[in-house]
Amino acid sequence: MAANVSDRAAAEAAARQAGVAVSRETQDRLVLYVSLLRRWNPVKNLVSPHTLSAVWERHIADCLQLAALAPDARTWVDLGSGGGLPGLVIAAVLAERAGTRIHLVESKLGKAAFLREAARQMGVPATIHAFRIEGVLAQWTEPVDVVTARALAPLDQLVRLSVPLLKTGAFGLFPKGQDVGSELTQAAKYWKLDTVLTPSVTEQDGRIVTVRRAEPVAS
Ligand SMILES: C[S@@+](CC[C@H](N)C(=O)[O-])C[C@H]1O[C@@H](n2cnc3c(N)ncnc32)[C@H](O)[C@@H]1O
Repeated sequence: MAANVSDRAAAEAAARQAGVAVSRETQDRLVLYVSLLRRWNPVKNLVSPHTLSAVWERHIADCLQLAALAPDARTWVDLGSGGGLPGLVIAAVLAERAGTRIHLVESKLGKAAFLREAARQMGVPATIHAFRIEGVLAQWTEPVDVVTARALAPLDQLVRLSVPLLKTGAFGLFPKGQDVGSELTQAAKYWKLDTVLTPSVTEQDGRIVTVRRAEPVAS
């Protein structure tokens, strides 16, 4: 699919804002993803409809910044992918990074069907798991470099969900809004965390929380 000039310019601007260099093919994949999101949102309720008018900044740049933070990661897992944020946006970037793959975990069957069809049309290295996160990760065996989750749960719960991957060497990339301070305080009641905070490129008070290590606080 060849995108029109203004769509491609929007994709290019989003990538620049996120600090990630992407090819023309990746821009086209992102344009296709946005058109599928727009087409299916009224039926599948993938994102809040009022966010679609600012989709390139609010969703695409916001998710691309995660790909910029882990340029060498090969295997990714995105928890609670919903309509593909950040999973399919990262997958579009991974399509130009050899030997990479992202696994999207989404238990709602309608959304998972959208993810599967969008990934197929985009031609990206994504595998969709239409099951609950807890069950998928309890049986996980493959080495994972990065686990992501956006708008899924507060940080303490994200750590609890992703700890099977964190304890085998993955790091977490969790975008958070202005409540990041209180979420870190709450998480510290349950977890000894090794974290790095990176300012969000799309949200003034937002931070990307990188979790490098998580151990339960001894009770
Ligand atoms: C608020 S939405 C966020 C979706 C997307 N990450 C985003 O940023 O737009 C959370 C998604 O996680 C899914 N979800 C919640 N708990 C889950 C679980 N335990 N296992 C699998 N999916 C789950 C929901 O079905 C929903 O689509």
